[in-house]
Amino acid sequence: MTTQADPTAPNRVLVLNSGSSSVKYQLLDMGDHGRLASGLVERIGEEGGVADHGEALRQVARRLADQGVGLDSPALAAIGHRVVHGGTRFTEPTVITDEVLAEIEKLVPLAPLHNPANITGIKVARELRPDLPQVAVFDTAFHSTLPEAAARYAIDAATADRFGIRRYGFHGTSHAYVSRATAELLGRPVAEVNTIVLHLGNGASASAVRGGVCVDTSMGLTPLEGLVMGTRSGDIDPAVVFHLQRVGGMGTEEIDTLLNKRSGLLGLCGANDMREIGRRIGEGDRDARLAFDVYVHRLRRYVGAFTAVLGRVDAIAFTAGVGENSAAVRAAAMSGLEHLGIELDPVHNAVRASGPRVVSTAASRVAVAVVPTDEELEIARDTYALARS
Ligand SMILES: Nc1ncnc2c1ncn2[C@@H]1O[C@H](COP(=O)(O)OP(=O)(O)O)[C@@H](O)[C@H]1O
Ligand SMILES: CC(=O)OP(=O)(O)O
Ligand SMILES: [Mg+2]
Repeated sequence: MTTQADPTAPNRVLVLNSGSSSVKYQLLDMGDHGRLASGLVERIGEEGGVADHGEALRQVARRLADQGVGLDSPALAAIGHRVVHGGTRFTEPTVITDEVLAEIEKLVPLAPLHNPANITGIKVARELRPDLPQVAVFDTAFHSTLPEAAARYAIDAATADRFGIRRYGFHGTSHAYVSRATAELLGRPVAEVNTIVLHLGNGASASAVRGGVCVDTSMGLTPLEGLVMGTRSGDIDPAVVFHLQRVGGMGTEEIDTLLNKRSGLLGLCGANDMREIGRRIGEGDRDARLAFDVYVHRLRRYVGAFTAVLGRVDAIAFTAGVGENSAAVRAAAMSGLEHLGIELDPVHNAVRASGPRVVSTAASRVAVAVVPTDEELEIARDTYALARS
């Protein structure tokens, strides 16, 4: 028997993505996936910005009320929260109870830049609407399918088990959404498509997805491993840390900050925005050129590695701020890979458009695509499904 959907039932979902210094929000109508409101509160804890995440969320609540879609609306069905680290416990979207919140708090040491902000978001939202289901959607969940061979680090097993040291992977909602959207773009069932997803935002990660199931990813225990990012180093020899301690006299916190906030593109050339780097390369700036080259070299390495992991690659999908907008990064990352069946079409690649699109030649064995991510929609869908079940 099928039941008719009740048109008066609450069908809106508010999605909160609390980052280390910003809160992004979207209010979605789950009937037609229409965006009723969206925005960003930035510079949290910085001079001239709002004081803290609590204040940022109260500002979000005021903005929504001003737009006539306040948090007190009976149309609101649930609030969905991006939670970056779910450890080994959370491999599915989860309704937040006191016990769940306590478990998320225990995971703070594994994601000190991200989980505390997520937790504040949850607490304030629960205060504002204690009657609503609040759902946590984890960045790590999509990667819980990693085979042990990909998930384990080759370190002393007892130590690894004792401290939860393994590769968890992040940006999972984006990798999940984009791998499905890529199959759709190619007009094929996701179960038949092998995709390398390159999520290149401020944080950046690559994943290898076989038939909709993630089999490898570039981020590890924390979102520091893997690709070169806006301010994070990505892969380094771990002995760099010991060297900085022994020879450089640096402390743990100092090195943590160095690798997470003062490295990557910013560390190499003083800018973390790919638009500025592009401009400076145009002016002949050599540091910007080097930063770009290191970024692209790492990207190509992962494309090669994940090609080996997947065996057959049907598609490479570029997504997030850099992936969706930088034709120069896409061109450099894909150049010289003809022997892997990868052939970018320079004309298609240069077109500026907003929707999903193929940018490889008709002859390319691997389809190269630009597929805009939508982490908020993915979180809203997961949240709504759980709130109604
Ligand atoms: N037109 C553009 N050309 C090149 N890079 C861009 C463009 N627009 C945005 N970006 C890059 O995207 C980055 C932000 O990506 P985004 O996915 O929004 O990041 P996050 O969600 O991690 O904050 C910026 O730092 C910038 O480097
Ligand atoms: C996990 C992670 O790196 O997230 P973001 O890109 O939002 O910093
Ligand atoms: Mg992002």
